[in-house]
Amino acid sequence: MIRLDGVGKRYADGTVAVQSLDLDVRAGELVALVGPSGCGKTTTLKMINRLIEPTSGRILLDGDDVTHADPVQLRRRIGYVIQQVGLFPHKTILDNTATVPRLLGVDRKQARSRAAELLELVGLDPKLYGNRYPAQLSGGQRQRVGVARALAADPPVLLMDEPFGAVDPVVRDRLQGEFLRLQEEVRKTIVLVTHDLDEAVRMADRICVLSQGGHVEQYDSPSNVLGSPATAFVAEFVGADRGLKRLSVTPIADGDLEQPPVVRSSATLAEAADLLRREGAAWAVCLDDGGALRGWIGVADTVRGTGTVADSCHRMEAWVPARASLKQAFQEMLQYDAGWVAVLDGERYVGVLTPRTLHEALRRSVEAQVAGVRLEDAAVDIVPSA
Ligand SMILES: Nc1ncnc2c1ncn2[C@@H]1O[C@H](COP(=O)(O)OP(=O)(O)OP(=O)(O)O)[C@@H](O)[C@H]1O
Repeated sequence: MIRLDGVGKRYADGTVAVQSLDLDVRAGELVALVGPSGCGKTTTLKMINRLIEPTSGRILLDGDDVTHADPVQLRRRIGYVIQQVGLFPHKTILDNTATVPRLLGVDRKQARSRAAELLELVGLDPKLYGNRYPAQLSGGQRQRVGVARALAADPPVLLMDEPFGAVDPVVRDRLQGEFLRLQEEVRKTIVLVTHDLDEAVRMADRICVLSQGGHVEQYDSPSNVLGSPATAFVAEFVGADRGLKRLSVTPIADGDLEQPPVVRSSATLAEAADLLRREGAAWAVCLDDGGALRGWIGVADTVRGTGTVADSCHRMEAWVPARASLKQAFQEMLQYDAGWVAVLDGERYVGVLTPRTLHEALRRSVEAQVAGVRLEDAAVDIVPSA
């Protein structure tokens, strides 16, 4: 979709920001450019939409050589999201979002109705926020308007320069999550520049690690960049805590799940007590007849009365979808101070993760990388629980 072919930039003062960069970004892929300050990330990004003119090489967009195309035309095919969102302060949020379609000749009514749709898509109720001015929004909300505005012309390509850099870590985390969900829907081809390796690991399909002069040190999946750094430079750049970072790229595997006893919410408390005694367990998972999670019930709850499990079970706050990463599971566990996290496939309950199984899963993931085997085939010694 995007191809940089020996692209270079020498600034007027002689600084060679990017020597000669080859880079392929596939359609629908999210690629993160990371590297130390001054390595040429922003220059590279801006050469793609020709905000900076390359001094050598070729840029291809969907097979077209756009190195010398009209930059204004080119930018209509490429959305651009920057850290300082750059909204017009005197225009409402709706009009800000409708700006590009208006420039493209869409009539005002249609452009505004499209803008409202987009605001909805990025999680801002247009009725509530559409008529406000940028100064009346929080930093995170402005950032979402920036994303909506970049999507307004429905460009196949999005360039994002530190898009979530200006907001605090909690908001950033939420925006990243929302953006990923949005990307599943819109499937744009995205190049993201970030200082934040965690952000790159979480968001990107592939990470391109650059060193001075836009030299590619490694261009690979987040998991490989963390697990098998291609060069000493990458190893140093990703740092010693890469074991921890791996958490966010390691999916939950079926083999990681524990299967505590399960009771139906329609069962009586006596039946639940019986089951817990038979299994020698302290608690059981409660499911409704369709297999959806209702909560959990402990031994103490079962001796308290004569009702059904449904009346006495506790809500289970900590849960993650089956496609979540180990990091999300850990976060959930910490947030709710829970000893276990339920794993759900859609509505269906599939098992639980405990601190012990999470630890094993992480070790298995590290071993698999070291031994170069598939995750399921990695052998680890497992310390029995106390
Ligand atoms: N207009 C310019 N004129 C001269 N040199 C420039 C210009 N813009 C950038 N540079 C230089 O080009 C190199 C690459 O800059 P660039 O902004 O692409 O780096 P970066 O990796 O995005 O850095 P950062 O992470 O700090 O934002 C730097 O050495 C920078 O000083």
